[in-house]
Amino acid sequence: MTAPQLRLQNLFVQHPDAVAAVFEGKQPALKNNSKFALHDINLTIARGEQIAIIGPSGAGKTTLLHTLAFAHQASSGVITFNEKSPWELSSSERHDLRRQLFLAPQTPPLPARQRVVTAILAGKLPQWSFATALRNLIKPVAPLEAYQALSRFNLQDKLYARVDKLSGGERQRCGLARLLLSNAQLLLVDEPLSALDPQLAAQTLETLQQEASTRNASLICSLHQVDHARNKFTRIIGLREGKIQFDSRQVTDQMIADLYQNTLPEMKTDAYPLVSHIDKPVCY
Ligand SMILES: Nc1ncnc2c1ncn2[C@@H]1O[C@H](COP(=O)(O)OP(=O)(O)OP(=O)(O)O)[C@@H](O)[C@H]1O
Repeated sequence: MTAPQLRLQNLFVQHPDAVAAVFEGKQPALKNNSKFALHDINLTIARGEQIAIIGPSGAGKTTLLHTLAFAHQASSGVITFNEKSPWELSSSERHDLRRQLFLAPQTPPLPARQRVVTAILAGKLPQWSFATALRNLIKPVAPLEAYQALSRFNLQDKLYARVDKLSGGERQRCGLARLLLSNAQLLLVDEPLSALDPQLAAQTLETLQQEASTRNASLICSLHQVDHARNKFTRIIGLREGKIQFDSRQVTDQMIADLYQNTLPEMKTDAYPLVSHIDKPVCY
């Protein structure tokens, strides 16, 4: 039997600045009256799995993705990636291990004044020598690859545009084009559809899932679009107040309703279809 790609055991995570703020009386504790943003998280993920993480705002989705990318160190518990425990490694060994994963934040860190081609080729940095990385800043070293990655998100005409001239949705897709240029085997994607219209959102998700399947990478994706999660992912993790409420391949309307229950009372309006699912669950 092959070992899981990722394993989390009894993981508790807190944000250091939140702890300091609570201590100084500047900020109330988190919703569940706890200092932990993640509580007793246990997960086993095999290579190649595609998983959606859903849950109300503030549930801990981003924190979980950052923890999986070893960007946050847990207060207690164990995380292993490819049978290595990142926090037991030296920082340079951890850095090397991190090259095997790609974290696409909700707002991609693209330098405003760079050309798109240069910015997205940064996805290849872990594969390049320092000299190649430097050369790329002067003249893009693989413009054709950048073009091909952009064209998978219908952005090929933006190859030489400046990043600060892109719309929010274009910038978001550029961040994902960067992911295509990486050779990571674990793809962690934070709300990739938040700035996209419904048609683009569907195409974008399809591209991400195809890419993950082609390279047999795991794809772990946080989503606010519950219908996309249920229609496109076989495994769904529901997070609420920092805890895993369910980790299931058979998510029912009732489970969704319970996950979001009483989280957004001020948004009970037809303008928010998500909430109408919650008040009156519907089948997809
Ligand atoms: N840098 C930080 N410092 C202090 N607290 C933080 C920090 N980042 C997040 N938190 C808190 O941790 C909890 C989880 O936040 P997180 O961003 O992981 O939630 P989320 O589910 O991704 O939310 P959203 O859907 O709104 O993006 C929240 O209570 C949030 O206020």
